Amino acid sequence: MMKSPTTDYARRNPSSGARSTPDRYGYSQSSAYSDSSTERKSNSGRNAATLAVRSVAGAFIACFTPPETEKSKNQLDSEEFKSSSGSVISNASGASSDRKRGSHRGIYGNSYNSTQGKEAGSLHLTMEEIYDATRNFSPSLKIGQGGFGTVYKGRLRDGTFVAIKRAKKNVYEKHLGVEFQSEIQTLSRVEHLNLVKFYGYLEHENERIVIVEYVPNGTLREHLDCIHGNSLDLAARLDIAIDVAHAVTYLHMYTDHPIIHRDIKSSNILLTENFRAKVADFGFARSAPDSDSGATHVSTQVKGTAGYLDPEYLRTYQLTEKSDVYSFGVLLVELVTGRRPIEPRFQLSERITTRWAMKKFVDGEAISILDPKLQLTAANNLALEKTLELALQCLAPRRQERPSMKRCAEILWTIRKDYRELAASDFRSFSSSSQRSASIKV
Ligand SMILES: Nc1ncnc2c1ncn2[C@@H]1O[C@H](COP(=O)(O)OP(=O)(O)OP(=O)(O)O)[C@@H](O)[C@H]1O
Repeated sequence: MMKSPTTDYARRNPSSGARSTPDRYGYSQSSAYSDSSTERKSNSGRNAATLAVRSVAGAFIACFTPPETEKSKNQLDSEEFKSSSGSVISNASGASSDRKRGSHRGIYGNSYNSTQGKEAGSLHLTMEEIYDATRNFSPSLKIGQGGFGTVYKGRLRDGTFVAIKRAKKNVYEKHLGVEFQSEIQTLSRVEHLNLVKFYGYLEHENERIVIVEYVPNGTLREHLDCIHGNSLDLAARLDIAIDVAHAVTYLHMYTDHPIIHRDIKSSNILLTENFRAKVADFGFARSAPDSDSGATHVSTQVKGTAGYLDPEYLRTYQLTEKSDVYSFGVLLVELVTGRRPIEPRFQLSERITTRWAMKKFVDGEAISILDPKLQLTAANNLALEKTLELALQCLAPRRQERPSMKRCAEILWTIRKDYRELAASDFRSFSSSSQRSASIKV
């Protein structure tokens, strides 16, 4: 979605998303989420458990980050990063529209959205249809407000739900027009399961409208803040991190010209009913440097969001894909700590979350920064430490030292695999100990 460039990197508090509960629009939506794994423990219990869990986790941390092998490299050239619809939209070599395989809709699909068959940019609506879909831009259908304009939930005549973004009408702000064109051009070139799908746009007199896939379950930031109820467990957080890594890898590697998102942040990650992630907001996206011509970066005015901005980009104005990797590192820290990148309410040493978290990690105290909404289990703590290790690499001050986004995805796959194995054994030992105590009681 788009935003005003005037906001640049001194941006407003990302928590301010004025998102409404889907059901209040009178449209039927289900958002069944129940998570029993978010039971919170007291701080004292936590400290006592810290040592024990660290020693369990420590045994696994030795296998931390797997080396980048040829095999793993090739694995990532697999279907995961290609178009969600089974079509290879385009790849680095420009091949396109190769419809080969079934979709992954199982985990992402929803019954109410028939736009899923629609091609990116294929929806051509009239202004009258837009008025119909939004009941004349009814305030009751407003789902958010961004720098660029207002977002409405709309229902098309065929029953499809969409998100309709209406640009602010400040004709003097020429840069809004530039943002609009930038987003349109970017959106129409991409299609991936983990990117919010673009359906179409409309320019009519002084109206500029973008129609995109409606993603029903709020933003990641809202979920980390528990605005919608229960907190996300660590398994869900790892899935989300992997979804984002897939989406950004696709932007960096599988589009005609690599695209740098430039605004990866938790409030730009929308969640489906099944808690899978879709990356939104292409208002700042830029084409990456053309590596065939030997260019290594694009020089550009700094844009993005405070707390997520690559310090090297800030210093040099030189933008590369690694700026997205840096922001992704911030996002990883946010996922495991639950904190926002900047936390003015905390004491000075804790205000910049990445600085605080990385120091704790390097000092061997990672466990103390786990989001208090997450349980202290061996699996959670293993994933915490491994994720922080990856974050540390992503946050390297020099971009050459940061991994590629593709590499981030590979590492996260391994983290998720190890996490699942350990979680299963946690569960087995928990059930056998509860059986033992049950038989003692008898
Ligand atoms: N496709 C969508 N599906 C569902 N809700 C959406 C969609 N796009 C946006 N929203 C909602 O509207 C809000 C505003 O989105 P928008 O992208 O315009 O602004 P923002 O990203 O919050 O702000 P900015 O981009 O200016 O930083 C989002 O936080 C989200 O709650």
